[in-house]
Amino acid sequence: MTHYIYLVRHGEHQDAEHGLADGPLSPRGQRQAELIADRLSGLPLDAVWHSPLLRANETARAIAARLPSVDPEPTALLFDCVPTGMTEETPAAYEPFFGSITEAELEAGRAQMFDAVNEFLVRKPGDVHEVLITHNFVISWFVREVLGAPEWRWMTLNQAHCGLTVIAQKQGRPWTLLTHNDTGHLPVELRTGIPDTMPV
Ligand SMILES: O=C(O)[C@@H](CO)OP(=O)(O)O
Repeated sequence: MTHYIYLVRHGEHQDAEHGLADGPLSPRGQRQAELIADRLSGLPLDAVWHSPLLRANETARAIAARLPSVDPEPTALLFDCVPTGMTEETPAAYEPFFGSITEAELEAGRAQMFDAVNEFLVRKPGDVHEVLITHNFVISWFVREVLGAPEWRWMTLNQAHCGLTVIAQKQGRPWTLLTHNDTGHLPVELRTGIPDTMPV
């Protein structure tokens, strides 16, 4: 009996390159969403949850359009957020990132991630397959949590648009990371959203 959580970053949104915070999916984002839908199509999905922001909502709709048995539901627990601020352990190189982020945003992010972990990283009876369509930092936080890594380590993780990260828990065992940012379903030209260029 295993509880699987499939963490999917939303597809690329229009004008992302121009710094707009949210928006409808770009044509590339639509295609990414269709391809992750195909990748997930063989699974007996129990639930699909998504961030309420438009880019995640549209990704969920694109998945539902291809998987008619799926009925995605929004949850504010998957909203985009910044999970923590600078801690004593955070390398100084990350300090500039926090320049424009307020204390209130950091407090809200921490509270949201605490609630999200308590909501989703709990054992449910039987085999469970859940999809969470959310944002880069939220996925980073879940992966960090599963690995038991220091708080600041979420900053060292990135996921591509519609990349697939899978975590799982077998009855009586800890959560494990099965795969991180798997982009095998995406052709090279659709592997967007990662700050560093992959050398291979
Ligand atoms: O703004 C970003 O870089 C990330 C942060 O989580 O968000 P998104 O996945 O929505 O692009």
